[in-house]
Order: sequence, then structure tokens, then C-alpha cells
Amino acid sequence: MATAGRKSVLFVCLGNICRSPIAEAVFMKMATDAGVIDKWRIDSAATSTYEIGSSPDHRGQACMKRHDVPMSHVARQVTREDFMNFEYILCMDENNLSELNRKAKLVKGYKAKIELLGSYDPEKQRIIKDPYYGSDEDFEKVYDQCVRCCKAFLEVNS
Ligand SMILES: N#Cc1ccccc1-c1cc(NCCCN2CCCCC2)c2ccccc2n1
Repeated sequence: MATAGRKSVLFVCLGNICRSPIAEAVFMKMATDAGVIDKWRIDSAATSTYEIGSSPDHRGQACMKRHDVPMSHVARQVTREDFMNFEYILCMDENNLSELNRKAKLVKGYKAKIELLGSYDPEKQRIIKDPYYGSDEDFEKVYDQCVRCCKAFLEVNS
């Protein structure tokens, strides 16, 4: 598929099995429903190596089924090329942000804008907390935050 001229966003969290695949799937559905999916390159990745090759967490999969949002992803770690190829890298918490900024500094001439996804939240909840040791309710909160933030991010980029 043609990639030139498309806008691009990479969603990132610690393990790429909980928060960032949900954000990726929510944004993909929103861009599809808005008829602009062909204008976007969308992906997600991890700062860590914890879950490389894993499917999304089963609690996240159940959450997305409840909301009728398709989600399919295989966890991967962020690469040097990601910092060159993605216009936006949107992450979930301060640990992700500092890890990404540390990694980006090692990549000469990188172009990515590295931001908190939560910085787009109209309800101003800047941090999307790691639900790994949490409950279904915590995954619902992640979903709700991703919906608010992805909607606002799509609007300012349309
Ligand atoms: N670390 C932390 C941490 C701290 C606070 C809250 C959540 C987590 C936490 C822990 C995870 N895996 C368990 C530990 C993994 N091992 C840690 C030592 C190296 C070998 C791997 C996660 C896995 C996937 C997605 C998010 C995760 N988040």
C-alpha cells in the first residue's frame, strides 16, 4: 500500500499488550468511520522487550469486544526506524515518555513528535495508567481515555 504522503502515528506503552493496542484499534476504527483510513499509517509498539510476539491482553480483548472495536496486533518493541518514520509517537505515562526521549536521542535527525496521548484529553487526564495488575474496570478506563484522546487527536489532524 502507498505510504508516501500519509500521516502517521505510533502508539506506545510499556509492553504493547494493554494500552497501546487499544489506542491503535480505537484510532483505526475512528479513522475508518471518518473515511480517512487511507490517509493514515497507524501502529503500536512497546518501550520494553517484556511481551514481544504476544497478542493483546485477554482483558483488553474482552473490553474491545464489548465495544465492537476490532483489535489485532502482535507486540513489538519500538525501533530506531520508528523515530525516523512516524510523525507522531503518542505514549501513555511519564515512564514511557522518558524512555522514548532517551531512545530518540540516539537517532540522528529523527522526525517524530513524542507526546503523551493524554495531552489531547478534553477532560485533561494526562496519564493513561498501566492496567496490567488491574481489573476489567481499569481496562474500561483505558478504553474511555483512548476514545476521548483519539477523537481529539483525529480532529486536530483532519
Ligand atoms: N514492570 C512493571 C510494572 C510496574 C507497575 C505496573 C505494571 C507493570 C507491568 C509489568 C508487566 N510484566 C510483569 C513484569 C515483567 N518482567 C519485568 C522484569 C523483566 C522481565 C519482565 C507488564 C507486562 C506487559 C504490559 C505491562 C506490564 N506492566
